[in-house]
Amino acid sequence: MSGVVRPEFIPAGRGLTLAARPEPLVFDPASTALIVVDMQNAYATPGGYLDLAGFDVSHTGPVIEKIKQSVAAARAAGITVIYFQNGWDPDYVEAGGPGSPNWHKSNALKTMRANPGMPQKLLSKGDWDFELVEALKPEPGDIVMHKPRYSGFFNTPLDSTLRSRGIRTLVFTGIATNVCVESTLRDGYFLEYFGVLLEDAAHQAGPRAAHEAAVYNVETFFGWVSNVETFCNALVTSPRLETQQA
Ligand SMILES: C/C(=C/NC(N)=O)C(=O)O
Repeated sequence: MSGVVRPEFIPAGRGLTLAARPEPLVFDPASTALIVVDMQNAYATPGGYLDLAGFDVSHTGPVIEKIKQSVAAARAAGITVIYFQNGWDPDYVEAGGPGSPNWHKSNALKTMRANPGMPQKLLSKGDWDFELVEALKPEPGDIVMHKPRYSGFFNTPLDSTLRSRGIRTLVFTGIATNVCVESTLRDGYFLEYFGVLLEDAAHQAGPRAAHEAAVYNVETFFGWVSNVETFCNALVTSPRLETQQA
């Protein structure tokens, strides 16, 4: 195993070690956020957008449970929890018109155009499809952010919110591993955030190979990969660096 990565911004004597691939990563709960990407009915519930667009959502249950565990552990450790909700205003102005690639590529918009008989409400603010799944409701102190495109950094207050809190490490969960999760983690990398993907708390849109490819990309190029049990254990049992150094 390669050596432990210890980001320079973590003050001496602080930090927990997270077992991860390609190497362990030191993180400090005070400068870490847990990002829950788009755990909406649209992406995780039968009858929601992905399901209606022909993507398989039949295995999202265990992922919801894993996210629930990671959120509980993060909250208990004082880690900031940020929930994203993807979508647009009911008139779809934020989605962009034919001059936007989003209008042409969004499978939600394409599904509605192809099925004029279906309620034209996919990913629409205020509708059931847009709502977070029942099992993952934010609690006081959690942050909820709307985003209009795949990346959580685009046209949102994410960067300023993180900077104002001194947060530099982002732990990612949610759907879809290969779309919004990977997009946000990648943009975070370019903005100097350390990104960690909890691989069992994320689910793909498309074939399983899409999830695996995203995990490969994160592990090899953009960040670190761990899992929920390891993350939760690190928060309660990881020896503090000061103890290790003593
Ligand atoms: C396919 C898709 C993914 N979104 C996401 N949350 O990763 C979409 O929004 O159309």
